[in-house]
Amino acid sequence: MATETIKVNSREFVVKKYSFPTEQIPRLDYQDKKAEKLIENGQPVILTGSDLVGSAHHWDIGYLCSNLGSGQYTVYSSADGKFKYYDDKKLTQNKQFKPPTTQTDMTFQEFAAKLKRKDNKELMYLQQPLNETVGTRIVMDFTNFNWGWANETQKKNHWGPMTSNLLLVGMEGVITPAHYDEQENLFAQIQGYKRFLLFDPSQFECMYPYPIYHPHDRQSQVDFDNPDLTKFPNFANLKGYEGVVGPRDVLYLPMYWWHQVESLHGHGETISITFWYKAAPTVKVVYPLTSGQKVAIMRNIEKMIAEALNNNESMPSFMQAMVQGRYT
Ligand SMILES: CC[C@@H](CC(=O)C(=O)O)C(=O)O
Ligand SMILES: [Zn+2]
Repeated sequence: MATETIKVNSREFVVKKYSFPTEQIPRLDYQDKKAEKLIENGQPVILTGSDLVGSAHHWDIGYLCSNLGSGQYTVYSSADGKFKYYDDKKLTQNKQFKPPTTQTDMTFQEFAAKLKRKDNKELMYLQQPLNETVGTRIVMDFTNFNWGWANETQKKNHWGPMTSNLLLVGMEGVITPAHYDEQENLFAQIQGYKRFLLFDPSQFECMYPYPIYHPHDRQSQVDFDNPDLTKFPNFANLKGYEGVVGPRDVLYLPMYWWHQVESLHGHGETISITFWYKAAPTVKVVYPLTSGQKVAIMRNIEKMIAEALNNNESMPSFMQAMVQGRYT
């Protein structure tokens, strides 16, 4: 895999080199009017100075070990370092599906002990919603997040309720392959550095997501390291954005925007917290539709057809019959 060295804020990072061009994600002070405008317009921006999780800036593996309590945490392991999400509620309809990662529940202390081992054959990624099992100091840190700003941003942009804060603790080199989420996201980086590759929802045609009934729904089928341009020809037209988030940075990651996330080498484990919010209600349809709205329409139609046919095997021929020679 080819690599390249990029420079971010006088720091150098060695990153994987891909076939598609990227532009830089804007990086602005959180109080800059331009930043507020970007969020209002559903455009990504890396925000500095918000201290959204300022009360957690001292979180490191040792502190979390001492203060996260003895609750069980979900830890994924992957031989190739890629952690493609899969919906285990869809496994029953897809008997032949082989999960690309293994999932183990363990205490944070067990996870920390594994991080220290030198004979790990697989990369590990802890991903766990913060819940009431955490210790009192974590609760205090959580309470002291900059909720004033978060709530003001939520309100100003008419987002729905916050649904979860996912704690992410990854080994250097872990990769979350390209996917999109159906929620607005304020992504707070606490330790380590993560490279985000972002793609506008209008790039849907280049990303070839799995069918909606597949466990990898919302994930791209394309292997960025070795794209099959026969099967996925439009991937050759992909254009993206990229940026590196470090400690104290917050990335506004708009709903329906594709993203791949790479924990960079040389700066230790990455610790992040997501702030996911339900979408703002569509009060009035305004034309032209946004590319995110078009993805939502496609998803709803695909869902309705899958439910009506009640037979996933017949979806490909049905969908092709609908468009082949008529819209192609
Ligand atoms: C869920 C893991 C991923 C983040 C992400 O996809 C999101 O916050 O939506 C990452 O940081 O590796
Ligand atoms: Zn995501």
